[in-house]
Amino acid sequence: MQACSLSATDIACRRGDRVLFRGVSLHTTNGDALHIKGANGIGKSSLMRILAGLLAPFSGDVIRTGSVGLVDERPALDTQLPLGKALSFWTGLDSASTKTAHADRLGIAELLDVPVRYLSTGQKKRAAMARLLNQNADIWLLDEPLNGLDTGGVQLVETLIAEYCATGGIAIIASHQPITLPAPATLDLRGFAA
Ligand SMILES: Nc1ncnc2c1ncn2[C@@H]1O[C@H](COP(=O)(O)OP(=O)(O)OP(=O)(O)O)[C@@H](O)[C@H]1O
Repeated sequence: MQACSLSATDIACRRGDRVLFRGVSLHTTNGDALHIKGANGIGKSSLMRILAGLLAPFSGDVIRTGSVGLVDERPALDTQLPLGKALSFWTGLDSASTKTAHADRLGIAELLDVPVRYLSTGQKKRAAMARLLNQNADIWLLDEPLNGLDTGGVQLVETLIAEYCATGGIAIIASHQPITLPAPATLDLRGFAA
């Protein structure tokens, strides 16, 4: 994998008329895993969207080197299409091929003919992870990636993150649940609440 990094300096986040946090800085580079922690509503998803470039910080700077793959509660798969077609939609846009091996690995190979709208919460999360693997992004931003997953699914996601970091990928995970990561660093947003 190419050299990649994601740095944020002195980030403050405002939603509506409320400043959620101030003074958040982080630096990640090839192979790093960072767990962003904090209670419901503290601003984890907002920070992830700032890191992804989807939300402007109230103040501070984000510098990214490398492509980003974001997984959040919206799997970005057409709910009207069968799962296989919904995943294939991204093939051209991601400049990647949809690998059935990823569907096998994520345990969704039997579901490729099933419309996305009929998938369970955990199945949708597995599908979102399959799309992420197809994407070949340098940086993974995973917002609550364990929500809805059974025990096997949790272990699988932990393994995928470990494998990804071992190949030089950067994984930043926002989760209020415990997650086992390779040589993890932690950022607890409680220390930055405004
Ligand atoms: N578009 C918006 N306008 C105003 N307030 C918002 C907006 N989006 C989110 N918020 C508020 O910002 C706060 C932080 O939300 P956010 O989703 O970032 O928290 P979180 O830590 O990810 O929470 P959870 O653990 O429940 O997912 C919440 O109080 C939420 O209501």
